[in-house]
Amino acid sequence: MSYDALLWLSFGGPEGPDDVRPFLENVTRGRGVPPERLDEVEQHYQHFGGVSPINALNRAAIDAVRGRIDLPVYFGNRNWHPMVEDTLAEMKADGVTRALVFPTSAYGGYSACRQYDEDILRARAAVPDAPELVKLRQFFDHPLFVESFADAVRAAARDFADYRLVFTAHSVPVSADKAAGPPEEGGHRYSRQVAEASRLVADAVGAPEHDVVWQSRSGPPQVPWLEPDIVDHVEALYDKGVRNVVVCPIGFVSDHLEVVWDLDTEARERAQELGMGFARAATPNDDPRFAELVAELVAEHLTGAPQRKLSDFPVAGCTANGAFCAPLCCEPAKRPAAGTAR
Ligand SMILES: CC1=C(CCC(=O)O)c2cc3nc(cc4[nH]c(cc5[nH]c(cc1n2)c(C)c5CCC(=O)O)c(CCC(=O)O)c4C)C(CCC(=O)O)=C3C
Ligand SMILES: [Fe+2]
Repeated sequence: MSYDALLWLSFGGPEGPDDVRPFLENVTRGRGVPPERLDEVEQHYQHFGGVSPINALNRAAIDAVRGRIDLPVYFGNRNWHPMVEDTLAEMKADGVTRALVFPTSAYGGYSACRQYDEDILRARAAVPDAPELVKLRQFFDHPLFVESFADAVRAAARDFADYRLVFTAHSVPVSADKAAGPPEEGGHRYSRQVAEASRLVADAVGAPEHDVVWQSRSGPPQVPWLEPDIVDHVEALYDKGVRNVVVCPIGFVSDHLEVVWDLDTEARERAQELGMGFARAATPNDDPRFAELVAELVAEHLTGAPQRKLSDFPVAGCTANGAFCAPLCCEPAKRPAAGTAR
């Protein structure tokens, strides 16, 4: 098979104060997120002038990839401009017939993998005679991903003689995590892959102990999400006598708003109030190894080279035109209909 482009598919974020509310409405449409939560999150964005760093970070990462592969690279998002539908229309107009897709998430699960397939389905439905789109695989245990985080942890920890290493990823509803992966596997693919990536990074830096916790919980309060939350965990560590914390946002590939608000603002402030040392490891972002990783995933796909991976964990995500990884892999969590008594 030959391909004539790479589509960089990401989450998207607002780039000015007036973008914030419509962006949040796109993210949460039909998802049962209470308006109070939206008001709160809107304030996080407005605190930074309504600008999320995510789009600029994606553009910089794309520039770094452009020098490393022979395909033109296009940029499209799920929730904000450039919207993936518009990008796909532009690709079609440029004569692209078949493209690889790099989703900016390393993991399986509904929000981290399946939802990008849904974006592909939606975009192709919006463009007549749409190009074929083949999504690249998950990469949570790729050596370049692990090494990049390991170096970032070492750099963040350089001022601490002793510290506790804490990994974070975006929380999801417990029911969605349970449904993550092919049904016969028993679920939890997202949280298990997050735990495995964390273990690999902790091993690489030689951390004697580490924790995996969650951040950025959304949804109505009565619905259970993965816990504990990072801020609560910082307090629990303090109570156990831990005095320095290094937080590694293993669940993300860039320092976007959920990272700069929930970690660099909220968790850091709580740690400082308690008199704890706090440092946050960088995400792969502008590490050249991240661009190298994307180029390697493209080359692996084109040549059929063996997958470079550090664990025996199942890796999926590579499907054509928005197909499931396996039948019914990572179905969304069943949400109670609005107004239903529970
Ligand atoms: C697993 C996962 C990832 C990692 C995989 C990946 O990277 O794709 C991720 C990434 C991100 N999440 C982001 C932002 C938001 N996520 C929200 C809401 C939600 N995220 C969820 C899950 C995830 N999210 C879920 C289950 C919800 C509830 C609504 C629903 O059921 O879908 C909301 C709504 C408001 C709120 O927080 O309540 C916002 C604003 C940004 C961009 C930040 C920026 O602008 O810089 C990024 C990269
Ligand atoms: Fe999947």
